[in-house]
Amino acid sequence: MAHSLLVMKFGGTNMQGAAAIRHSASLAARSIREGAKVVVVVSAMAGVTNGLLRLAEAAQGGDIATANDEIAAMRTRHFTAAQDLGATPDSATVREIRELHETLRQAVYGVYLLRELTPRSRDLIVAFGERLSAPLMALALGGQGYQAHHLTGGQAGIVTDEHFGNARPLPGSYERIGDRLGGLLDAGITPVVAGFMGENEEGAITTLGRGGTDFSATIIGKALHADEVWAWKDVDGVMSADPRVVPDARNIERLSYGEVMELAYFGAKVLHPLAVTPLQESGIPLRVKSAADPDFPGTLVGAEADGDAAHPVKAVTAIRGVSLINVTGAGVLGVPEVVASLFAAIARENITLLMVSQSSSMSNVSLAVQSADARRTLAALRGGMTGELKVEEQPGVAVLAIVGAGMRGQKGVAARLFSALAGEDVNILMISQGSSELNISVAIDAAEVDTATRAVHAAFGLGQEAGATA
Ligand SMILES: Nc1ncnc2c1ncn2[C@@H]1O[C@H](COP(=O)(O)OP(=O)(O)O)[C@@H](O)[C@H]1O
Ligand SMILES: N[C@@H](CC(=O)OP(=O)(O)O)C(=O)O
Repeated sequence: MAHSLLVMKFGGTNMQGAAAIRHSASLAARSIREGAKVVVVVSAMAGVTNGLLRLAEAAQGGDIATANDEIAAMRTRHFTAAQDLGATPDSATVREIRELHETLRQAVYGVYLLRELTPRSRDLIVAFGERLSAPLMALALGGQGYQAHHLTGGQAGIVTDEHFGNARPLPGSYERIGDRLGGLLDAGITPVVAGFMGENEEGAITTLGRGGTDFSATIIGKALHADEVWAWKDVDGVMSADPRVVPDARNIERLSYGEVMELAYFGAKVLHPLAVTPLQESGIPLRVKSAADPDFPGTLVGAEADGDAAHPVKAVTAIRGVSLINVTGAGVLGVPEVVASLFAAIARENITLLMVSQSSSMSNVSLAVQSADARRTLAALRGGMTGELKVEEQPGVAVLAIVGAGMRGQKGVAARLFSALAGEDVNILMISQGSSELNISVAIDAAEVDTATRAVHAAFGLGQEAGATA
């Protein structure tokens, strides 16, 4: 079916160098040739976001030499890509890359002088990755004969709240994006938007959380009432497990928005957990497609929750780097106010709880959090609570989850999960099932997570061979 408007997202792997960018541009060009208007949304070149975070930390720690070395290596990468895409040394693209790198260097020097890296300054620095790759994509499209114009997230109209590092679009964004990008599209120009970023109402750059370019694309898709949003990846689509862990993981043809959110929340790195939220109301489909095999249909994400009783589980995922926070205190925890103060302290710190469990004697509450949040959680609980409570961290944990709408109301799914784990001698530390019945999650020892994932994947018949005969 011919589409009239598509939003296409290209991730870090699809932007990693001139050849990948040229190929990505050709994928957008294909649809433009078929008559679609296309908005392109790009991530930073692979590895650049992590590099920026590293160099910002180095500058804060007083190591400006390391920070400058990283900037220099990145600069070479951007210049080489521009040159390979045909930019001459005095071209507008090369000038812009030079200016952006100079501003980046100054921002990093500021962090070094102040020895202070605030969430706001970190966002300014980390967003340079996308600001630097957008001109390269516009150049590649130009090289293939298409007029393109690149914009930052803010210039494209994405205005967010003040949550630096994890910002959310404000409702006014949608109309603004429609105006700004609609004008370009009407003039036959392909907008290339730097993903992952927006700006607050004062114009300071904010970022949408790691993997946020997926989210940028769906925000734009909603604003423009796109026919579909396509997220091009280095995998066939959303798979039944992380293919790096489970070699026979299989592409999932259809997923509901709810299933994708559960998958992303429980660690499937393939999409940002909030990516589908802008599409839910309008029902705009999201396709996850393979850049290496563009004719393969990939995964279609839409409103329909096609619960399949024969295949109740669609995927198995895992979150690594988890800590359990155990709160004990005989007699004290049973008091409702104490439990309430515990959650209030967590909420004040804006800490994401992955799992919660309370013993029936009410003398123990266990919380699963990302280990990166453990120190803050301990401090919040110790500071915000009264009574004789002991709060301890148990690091080295992972959360494994099975996801699928078909498990709703199905008996025996949990039993199958537990026997698969028992078969590998995996000890379960904590169990939880969401009320939506879209997932069951268990906390286990992190050292066993890969073995456990493979065993669970096999137990539910999710592998390629099983899929072919199912
Ligand atoms: N269930 C899954 N399905 C597909 N990919 C997954 C899954 N879980 C983890 N991944 C990993 O996610 C990667 C793709 O996500 P990401 O690198 O963020 O994409 P991009 O940067 O191309 O947008 C894959 O290379 C794969 O290793
Ligand atoms: N570059 C950002 C945003 C992003 O979405 O990247 P990718 O599409 O490569 O996962 C990050 O690494 O978080």
